[in-house]
Amino acid sequence: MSSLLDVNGLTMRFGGLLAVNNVALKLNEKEVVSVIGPNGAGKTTVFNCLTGFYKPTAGQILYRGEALQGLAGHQIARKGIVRTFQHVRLFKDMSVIENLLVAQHRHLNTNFLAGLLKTPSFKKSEADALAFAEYWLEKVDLKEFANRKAGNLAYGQQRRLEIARCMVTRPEILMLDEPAAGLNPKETDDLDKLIMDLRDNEGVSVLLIEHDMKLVMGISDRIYVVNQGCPLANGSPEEIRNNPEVIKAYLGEF
Ligand SMILES: Nc1ncnc2c1ncn2[C@@H]1O[C@H](COP(=O)(O)OP(=O)(O)OP(=O)(O)O)[C@@H](O)[C@H]1O
Repeated sequence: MSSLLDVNGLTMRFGGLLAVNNVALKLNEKEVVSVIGPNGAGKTTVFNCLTGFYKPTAGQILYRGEALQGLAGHQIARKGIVRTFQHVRLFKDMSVIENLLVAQHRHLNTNFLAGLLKTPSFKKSEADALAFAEYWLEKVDLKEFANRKAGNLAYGQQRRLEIARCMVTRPEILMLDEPAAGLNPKETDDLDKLIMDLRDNEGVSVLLIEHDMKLVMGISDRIYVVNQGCPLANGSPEEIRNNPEVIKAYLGEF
C-alpha cells in the first residue's frame, strides 16, 4: 500500500495556546483514517494545517513525498486534497447541479473566446462536466433535486451535495470534518455506505474527523486519537476501542 500523506511533528500555536502539539499521521492509498478526540482537542486545527488554511508553526506535511506546508489552500486543493467543513458551505442560491458545475470550472477546457464562440471543444467540455455532475448526483442520491436551489435541500442532502462537490474535482484525498453531525440514523447509515463506496470503488482516500463512534469504528481502517493537542494513540478500531488511555480520555464519555 503506497503512502499518500505523511505528517510529522505538526505543531500549531495560537499565541500562548498550543492547539496542536507534535502530531504525526499517515494516510495510505484507499484508506479511511479517522482522527478522534474530545472537543477542543485540535482535530479541526490539524485539518486547517493540512489544507493550507493555517500555516503550521512547525512540522512537515508530505503529499506523495512533496512538502505542502506553507502552500496556500487553493494550491493544495489543486494537488488533489479537498475538504468539507463542520458547517455546510454551498452556493445556496445556485441550483444543485450548478454547484457541481462551478466546482469543475478548473477542468473545463475553455477560454473566454472558446466560450464566446461555443467552439466544439467548449461544447464537449461542457457536456463532459454535465455528465460527471449527473454521475455524482446519482451516487449521492440527489438526481431528482438537480434543479432545486441548494439552500432549499434538507440538511442531510446538503451534506451529501458537499461531498459530491468535492468529488467532481477528482480528488485523491477527501477530508471530512464531522460529516455525520446533525444527521439522523438513516442519513448516517447512507453516509457510512457512501464513504466506503468512495474508498472501495472510486479509489479515494478519506481522512475523517467524527464524533459518531459507531460510524468511526465501522468504517475506519485506522484511527488516530488526539487529546489536548497531543497524539494519544493510534491503531485499528479494535486497538483503539480497548486502549485504557483512550477510554479514560474520550471513549468513556460515550
Ligand atoms: N484561529 C484560532 N485562534 C485561536 N485559537 C484557536 C483557533 N482555532 C482553534 N483554536 C483553539 O485551538 C484549540 C483546538 O481547536 P479545534 O477546533 O482544532 O478542536 P477540535 O478538536 O476540532 O474540537 P471540536 O471537536 O469541538 O470541533 C481550541 O482550544 C480552540 O479554541
